[in-house]
Amino acid sequence: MDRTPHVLIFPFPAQGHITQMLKLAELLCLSGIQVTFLNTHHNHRRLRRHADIDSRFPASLRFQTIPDGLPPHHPRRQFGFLKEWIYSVDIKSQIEPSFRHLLVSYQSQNNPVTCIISDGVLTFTIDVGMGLGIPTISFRTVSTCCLWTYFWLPQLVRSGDLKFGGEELIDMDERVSSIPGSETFLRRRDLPSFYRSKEIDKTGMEFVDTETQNSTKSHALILNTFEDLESPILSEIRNRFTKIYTIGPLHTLLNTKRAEPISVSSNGLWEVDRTCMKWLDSQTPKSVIYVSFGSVVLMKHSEMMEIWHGLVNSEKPFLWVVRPDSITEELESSDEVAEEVAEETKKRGCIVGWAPQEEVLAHGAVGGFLGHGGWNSTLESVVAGVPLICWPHFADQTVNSRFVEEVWRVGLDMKDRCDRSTVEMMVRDLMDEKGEGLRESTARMGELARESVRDGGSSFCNFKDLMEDLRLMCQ
Ligand SMILES: O=c1ccn([C@@H]2O[C@H](COP(=O)(O)OP(=O)(O)O[C@H]3O[C@H](CO)[C@@H](O)[C@H](O)[C@H]3O)[C@@H](O)[C@H]2O)c(=O)[nH]1
Ligand SMILES: C[C@H]1CC[C@@H]2C(C(=O)O)=CO[C@@H](O)[C@@H]21
Repeated sequence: MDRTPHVLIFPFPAQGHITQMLKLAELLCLSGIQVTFLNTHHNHRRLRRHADIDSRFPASLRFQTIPDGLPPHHPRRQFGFLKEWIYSVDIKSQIEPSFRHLLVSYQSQNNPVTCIISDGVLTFTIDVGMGLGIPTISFRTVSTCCLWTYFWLPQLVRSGDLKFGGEELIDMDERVSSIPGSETFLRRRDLPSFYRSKEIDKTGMEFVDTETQNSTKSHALILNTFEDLESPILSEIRNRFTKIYTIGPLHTLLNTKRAEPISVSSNGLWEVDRTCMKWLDSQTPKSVIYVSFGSVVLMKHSEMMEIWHGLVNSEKPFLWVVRPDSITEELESSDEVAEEVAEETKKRGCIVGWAPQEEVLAHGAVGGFLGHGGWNSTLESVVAGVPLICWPHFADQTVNSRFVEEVWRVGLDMKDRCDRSTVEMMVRDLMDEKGEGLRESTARMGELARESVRDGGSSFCNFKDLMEDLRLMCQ
């Protein structure tokens, strides 16, 4: 007798990963599949508090939690947490046993997990699943263009072609010409953060290299992208995996299946301040620059002030997300920073701690997005037809920002610069006449994104194939 599909979804416990994989969980439930979403105790508590997960999902979506391996008193600031999980938590000894125990318990309850969909950087799950007869699909939450660099960079380090050291040894504008598909434009400064630092980040490189190589053992790979955006790189990477499902933009695919076009509940770990929506209503169309650097970027107080002066001098109205834990200096309170700028901001700006970003980008008053090149934000901006300025910091952001400007033509790359005159200049370039070409190409790419998730589109069809795959696993 055929079993019913029961899929366990397990994200790397950071906002940018949870965002995508919880959308996939909702999509699978809306398609009639039972899903268990596995989060850490800490992040589950935050989702319950800020993203009303107890009430807004179908009954077939259930939540489970496991410890995150950190001491109870750990502040678990997103960046700190993320770095800890890469540089100090021993996932194999601290996380794997709880994970295996959960799978075994489902088998003993006669509700076995029939497929694991785990984060593409949590590949220990592949062997655990294999040991229990459960196939694993890897979900890599970054762009394909970044993932592809991880297949080439370790060899460049081993051969000595990628040098490390001080300014005298590294030309950050030197082209990295041996990665197929990006030979003509990728520079040292555009590489993922683990590979562009002047000192060798051995732990970080080993982490992404090991996870990337291990993920090729999975039953399939899911990518939150669409064929029209990344087809040149997708055609290169396809022979590394058994099967690749490109089903993005996930938030757009989900909106086609949901009763509500854009959910008023994000999958956020912070409290959403909706007062900014009323402020946007009072602004003229396409006049506002939205500013947000995701969930892990930390900035110095001095950097924040350079951005603030640049925004004020641009004379454009701005909506700025200053996440409560995002300023590195231990000031009396992050409110102290906000007070410093509050007076001037009142005239033409609105500052919140966390915004309903999908709704903000869909608002008619928003004409540009100054961000960090995080993959969710990049896709959300493209779909909304809002051109970007990227000030990247970490992991894939540096690759994404280069593709945003050089390949996709949907924005400007502000990499390695944060002075007030550059910020003012780029905001004016994006929002004024000069930005017309970017607005047109971003609108075109947004339309291609929406076509991909409509009936008959590439992501729509790939999602159907993924559903069929999950059902065949039960026969
Ligand atoms: O005020 C805010 C700010 C952000 N968001 C949402 O939070 C998510 C942020 O995701 P993303 O833009 O990808 O940035 P990060 O949180 O930094 O994501 C991490 O994970 C991503 C996926 O792996 C990577 O691309 C990034 O580099 C990595 O930092 C997006 O869905 C936003 O819509 C809000 O809802 N409100
Ligand atoms: C765990 C962080 C280090 C690399 C991860 C990643 C990737 O998939 O390469 C992207 O964004 C980061 O949040 C992840």
